Amino acid sequence: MEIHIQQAGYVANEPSIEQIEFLITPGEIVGLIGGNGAGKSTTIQSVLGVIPYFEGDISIPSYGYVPERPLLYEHFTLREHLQFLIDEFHDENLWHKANQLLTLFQIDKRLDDLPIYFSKGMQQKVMLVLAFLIERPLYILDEPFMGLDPRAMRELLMLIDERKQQGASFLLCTHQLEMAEKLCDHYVLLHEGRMQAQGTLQELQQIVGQPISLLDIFYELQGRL
Ligand SMILES: Nc1ncnc2c1ncn2[C@@H]1O[C@H](COP(=O)(O)OP(=O)(O)OP(=O)(O)O)[C@@H](O)[C@H]1O
Repeated sequence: MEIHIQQAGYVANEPSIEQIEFLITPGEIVGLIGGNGAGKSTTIQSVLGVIPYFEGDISIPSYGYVPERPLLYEHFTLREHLQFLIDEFHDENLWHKANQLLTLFQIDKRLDDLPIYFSKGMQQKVMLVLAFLIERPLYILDEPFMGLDPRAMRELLMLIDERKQQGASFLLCTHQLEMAEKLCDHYVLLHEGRMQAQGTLQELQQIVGQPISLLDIFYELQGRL
């Protein structure tokens, strides 16, 4: 999977991000790292093909997506959200998987309630269940740990690992660098809309010349600017 963004943004000829290029290989977790406004979400919008202004090339397979903020239908119950997706695939057997995921994230008792009235963490769980319901070659996760309790966080980490073992790839955007360091195989560091560095943890350590944590690499690179 190749990501090549020459320029992209919200208004024509006014790029918010420029010259961002990286690969996602099968079974690999790529962490998109950067401070507020660095361009992570804009990069994700570009990869998804929904950014208003874009020059470049993106080649990715079908994906599951967890947006930065939960996107829910106001008048749909949790059951209806799932049924809507299951109908798209014409496969009622997906309810078996849906029930497993609902139980995993402990929202199985809320099927007939409206998710727009759920707590923040529970809404995040709904987005995770919807994204992981279908087995995909790629998952794009924008701040997937946001609002999750420790148990749900552990379940999500196990789910990511399980799909990774099956060959799925991940593009993961997070500010939780200690978590990212345990999880990701490759990092893309953004700053002010550009790629500051990329590589494995070891490669990033070589760039800064010290065997330090991802968090310290982030501080070190910020300090150099
Ligand atoms: N909807 C929008 N319209 C116009 N400009 C935007 C929009 N969203 C983001 N931007 C601009 O694009 C740049 C990159 O923002 P982006 O949201 O990609 O950053 P981010 O790395 O995801 O930040 P954060 O960690 O705060 O979520 C910023 O300068 C921001 O002001």
